[in-house]
Amino acid sequence: MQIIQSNIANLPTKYGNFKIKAYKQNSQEHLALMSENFNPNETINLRIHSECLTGDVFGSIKCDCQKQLELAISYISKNGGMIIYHRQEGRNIGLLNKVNAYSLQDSGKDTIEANLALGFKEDEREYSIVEYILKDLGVKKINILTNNPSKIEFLEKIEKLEIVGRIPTIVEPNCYNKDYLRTKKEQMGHML
Ligand SMILES: Nc1nc2c(ncn2[C@@H]2O[C@H](COP(=O)(O)OP(=O)(O)OP(=O)(O)O)[C@@H](O)[C@H]2O)c(=O)[nH]1
Ligand SMILES: [Zn+2]
Repeated sequence: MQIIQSNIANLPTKYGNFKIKAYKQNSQEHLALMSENFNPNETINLRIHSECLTGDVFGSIKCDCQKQLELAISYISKNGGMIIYHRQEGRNIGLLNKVNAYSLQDSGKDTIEANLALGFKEDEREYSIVEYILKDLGVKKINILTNNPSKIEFLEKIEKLEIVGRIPTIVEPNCYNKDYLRTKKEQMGHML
């Protein structure tokens, strides 16, 4: 696996001061944001946030991504830890395909049916870069901020990494995302 790493830099944000490091794997560039007091010998509060440009940047309320990201950054700036911004947009089908999936959803398909209709699996993400980043930064114990059992399943497979606990990232549903959240809960096993 060919991975290029940046140096570590300071990143002051409206939530507090972070350290930032970038990792490039093939054409995908990922980020690790560490709280100021980040100490890999302690249990690290970890959010693996899957990129969602429409939610994270434009505030789309068709999904719960932006609220989850805000919740995670606030929690981690207060309690310490790190965010891995995992740039596998649209469950790794890419932005253009995600917009096509949204178009199919406008005609009645749910989030899974739309992916399948475009010739993808319901979830195309893979997490090898996450394992690489955790090892690079010396993380040994984590509290994971997620509702997604497949992220936990992946983390459980990493040697010498202990999952101490899970912190739910539950967001109040709205009329635009309630069906999406129901599909995630009932068909993708999310703990909502
Ligand atoms: N293909 C596709 N991707 C979507 C859709 N809605 C959101 N996404 C992407 O799904 C990813 C987020 O996945 P979610 O299922 O919301 O949550 P998760 O990351 O699996 O789990 P949590 O850790 O609990 O947030 C982001 O990459 C979004 O861009 C959709 O309808 N179709
Ligand atoms: Zn989203």
